[in-house]
This record gives sequence, C-alpha cells and structure tokens, in this order.
Amino acid sequence: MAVTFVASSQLPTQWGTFTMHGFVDDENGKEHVVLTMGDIADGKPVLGRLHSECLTGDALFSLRCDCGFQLEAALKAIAAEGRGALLYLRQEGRGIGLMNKIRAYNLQDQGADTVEANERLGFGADMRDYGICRPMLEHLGIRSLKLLTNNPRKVKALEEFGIPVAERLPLQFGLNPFNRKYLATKAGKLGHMLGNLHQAEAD
Ligand SMILES: Nc1nc2c(ncn2[C@@H]2O[C@H](COP(=O)(O)OP(=O)(O)OP(=O)(O)O)[C@@H](O)[C@H]2O)c(=O)[nH]1
Ligand SMILES: [Zn+2]
Repeated sequence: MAVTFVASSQLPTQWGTFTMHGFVDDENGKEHVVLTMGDIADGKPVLGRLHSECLTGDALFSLRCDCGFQLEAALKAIAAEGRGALLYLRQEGRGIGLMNKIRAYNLQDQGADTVEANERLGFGADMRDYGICRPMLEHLGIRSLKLLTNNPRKVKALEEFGIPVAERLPLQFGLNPFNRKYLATKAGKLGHMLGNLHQAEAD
C-alpha cells in the first residue's frame, strides 16, 4: 500500500496546537489526516491512536457509539504528554461507508446487534484494513507506538507490518445507555478489551 504526502499545517485546538499532515491513498484516493505533536521521529515509542472515521460520533454528537469521546480523550492525552500522533483513518462504518452504516443502524433499530446488522447487509463484521498506516508512520519517522485502543486487531495489524506496540493503553470513555449494548457486543463478538463497562460510565 502506498500514500502520497500532500502538505502539513498547524491545527490549533482547545487542548493545544497540533501539526496536521495530509495524505492521499494511492489506491482509492481516500484522504487521511495525521495530527502530531512534539518530536515523534526520535526513535522512542510514540503515544498514538489509530482512529477510524465515525461522522456520527466524531462530528454529530451521536451517543450510539463511543468514538467521539475516544477522539477527544486521545487528543487530550497526546496534548498532556506534549508528544504523540493521531491517525484519522477514513474507514467510516468499520470500512463499509456512511450510507451502509446508516442501513446497519436501521437494522439495529429493529433489534439486530452491530455484527448481525453488518452480516445481514452482506459485509463482514469488520472490513477495516490498517495497511495504509505503515507508509504514513514511515513518512513521519514513527518506529513504535504506545497505542491507545481497546481493539486487539489494531495491535496485531501494526506488529504484522513491522511497527512494534511497546504498550497498549485502554481508552474507555463515553459509556451511556444508548451504547451499552453496542459496547457489550464489541467485547463479546469482536474481542475488544473493555474491562469494566460500569467504571467507564462512572468516569
Ligand atoms: N458497521 C458499523 N460500524 C460502526 C458501528 N458503530 C460504529 N461504527 C464504526 O466503527 C468504527 C470504530 O470502531 P469501534 O469498533 O468503535 O472501535 P475500534 O476503532 O475498533 O477500537 P478502539 O481503538 O478501541 O476504539 C468507526 O469507523 C465507526 O464509524 C455500527 O454499528 N456498524
Ligand atoms: Zn462511532
């Protein structure tokens, strides 16, 4: 997999000023963004997040999932450390796209869980491919990560293409009555490491 680096700029946020790097996937034209802070090319493990696009959670305040809360927590953690990288990956709906995610939500409104809904639409439970991260991390000089995630597939994918995960740091935020079933299904069917759902809600 290959990407073309386009440009970098400053991106001030309420937690600090990040540098925003734009890349285009050479295969499908998808536009990915990486937000970085500090010296990430010094060879030491970098606090990092592979964040899969979720328009509804990241931008439209949806409580159906935990994405927006995780995005905010990851940016805050990176800003607090003064060093890190968040890869904003255009993998909407676990890779099935926004319109199909809305179709899946429609099935979930009628009782299906998140995995069953994908399957009824003819998709796998999780269609994401993390291969595109490798050339972006290489371009930025990141050699290993302290990864903010509850998803063991992300750790496995990175290690398989040669980016060691020095540490996995849990990222449990935003549990609420609307996403309780969704998170329980992720833990039960998708292998997410969500140790204490009640604790997350209390936070
Ligand atoms: N197909 C589908 N995608 C969903 C659904 N809810 C959220 N998503 C997408 O799932 C992706 C986020 O994946 P999650 O499973 O929430 O979390 P993760 O990225 O695997 O794991 P973490 O690193 O722990 O956050 C985003 O692309 C969302 O758009 C759903 O019900 N159906
Ligand atoms: Zn989401």
